[in-house]
Parts: sequence; C-alpha cells; structure tokens
Amino acid sequence: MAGALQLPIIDLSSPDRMSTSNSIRQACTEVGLFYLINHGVEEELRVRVFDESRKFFSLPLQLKLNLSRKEHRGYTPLYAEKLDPSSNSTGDSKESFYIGPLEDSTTQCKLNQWPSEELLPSWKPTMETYYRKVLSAGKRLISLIALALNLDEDFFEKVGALTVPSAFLRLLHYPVWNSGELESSNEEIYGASAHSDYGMITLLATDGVRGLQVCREKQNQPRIWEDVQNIDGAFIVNIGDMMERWTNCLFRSTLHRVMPAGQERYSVAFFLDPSPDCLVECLRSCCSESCPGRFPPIRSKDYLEERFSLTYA
Ligand SMILES: O=C(O)CCC(=O)C(=O)O
Ligand SMILES: [Fe+2]
Repeated sequence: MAGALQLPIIDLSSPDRMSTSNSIRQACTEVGLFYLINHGVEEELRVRVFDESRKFFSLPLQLKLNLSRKEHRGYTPLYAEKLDPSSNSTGDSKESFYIGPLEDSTTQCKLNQWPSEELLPSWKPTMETYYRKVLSAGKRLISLIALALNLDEDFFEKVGALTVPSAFLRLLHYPVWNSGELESSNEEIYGASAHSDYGMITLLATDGVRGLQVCREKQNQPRIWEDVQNIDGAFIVNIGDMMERWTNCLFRSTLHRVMPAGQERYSVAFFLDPSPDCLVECLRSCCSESCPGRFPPIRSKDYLEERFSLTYA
C-alpha cells in the first residue's frame, strides 16, 4: 500500500514573491512536486474542459482515429504509449489527445487537429481558452522558479526558453479496470507506467479519482510509491527532466506513475517545455568543483525528439 504524501502548497498570487520562491526552492529540491493555488484558471473553465474531454473520448473509436497523432498533435489510442520502456506491460492503459502551440507565426499552429465543429461545437474554443490561461500561469510560475534559483526573474525568457515554448496540453482518459481483469491479466497493467516528464514543468489537473503516485528516491530499489492526493482547484506541478538538467539535479524531476483505480479516470496535463532552439545547459550557480556539471548542453528540440522516440518505439 502506498502512503499519502504531504506536499507544499504554493500560492501564485501571493505578493510576497521572495517567500513564495523560497517555498518553491524547498519543494523542488526535496520532492520536485507541489500544489499550485490561486493560479488564475477559473474552476468553471476547468469543469468545461473535463466535460469536453469526456465528450471526445466517448466518440466512436473510428472518429477518434481519424484524428490520430501526427507531429505530436492529436489522438493516441489505448496501449499506444509506453512511458516506461523497461516495464513488462504491453503499453499504458490510457488514451489521450495532444494540443500543441496555438499562436505561432511558423507553421506550428496549423499542425493541431480538432474534432469537427458539427460533432463538438464548443470543443476548440474551450481548449484554446484553457491552453492560454494555463500557459500564462505557467510563465508566471517559471519566473518564480528563476527567483528560487537565485536568478533574475526573466532568466528563462532571456535564454530563449519562452520565445516559442513547446507547450502541450494533453487530455487523458484511463478506462476502468475491474479487479477480475487485473487478476487474470498476465501482464503488469499501468494507467501510465513509471516516468518523469521531459520538459521544464507540468501543471496537472485531475478529476479527483486516485491513481497518481510518486517515488521520491528514484535511484533506490525497491521503489517506494506514495499516493498524491488531489486538492480541488489546485494544479499538481512537477519538475521535468530538462529543468533537472539545467539545475544539475538540484531540482528533482519526479518519477511518477498512474495505477488502475477500479474507476474511470480523467486528467489534463499541461507540459511547459523550452522553445525548440533553446540550449539547456547546467547553470553555473548549480555547478562547483565538488559538483561538476553532469549533463552536456543539449537543444530542447533534440532532447524531446530523443525521449519521444523511446516512448513511442
Ligand atoms: O494522469 C495523470 O495523473 C498523470 C499523467 C502523466 O503523468 C503524464 O501524462 O505525463
Ligand atoms: Fe507524467
């Protein structure tokens, strides 16, 4: 049985930015995970996003497959993804839908796929509004993360991380697995197998159904998994691998997974990752003679491509 984890609550609207960034530093060095409240994304909008998501995943499979994932946007069916390539499972027991950058003078914005307006008339405007609002909250959080690293608050802007951020909204649906199916299966079944996210930060909203677990000490075996409780209205924020690289492992990218809950589950993740051409290299303030940089510099786009190729191998 996994124990429940106590996590810090960060208030994005607090006027005391120094104290907030200190709390962020502590959360990111200890667990790499915290709750974010007063983030400016209204509850009413969040409810609509979950409603529209449910409507989409209830469509006949063929209609969903017509929007199959291309250029990392669109629908991925059950078992298409395996977040932990080393696990014995055939693939993760979830379906998802990705929405990429909306505003961009390059061709990127045309790459998004949308369900037809006849089928789901409010779908696209709802997702676009949510995307913009979470992106804005994420950018405000990134400036606090810069302060938490004793950097200028616009550091991540100055290094080009937010010029054309690789921000992806991902709707997730985990279907029900009843206990009989779980026992009779010869394979390990995960909603999402163990992984850390690839980018800077992830802002996750869930419908409150349990299942999300984290492992705080990813190098230790056996792994100890702890349940992450939902707090109504809060985002669960986790640090991703590129932020871990930037900070030379001072900030931890959190290993997490989703276990089958005996109940259907929906979640909505927002991955805020550096712009494709941004060079991610260990911050000088996080390196020393006794703790030299562990990672060579890498372009965000190259890092993400490598990780995706393993996940969808
Ligand atoms: O559904 C969740 O709670 C987590 C999803 C997740 O970890 C991911 O998509 O990377
Ligand atoms: Fe994740």
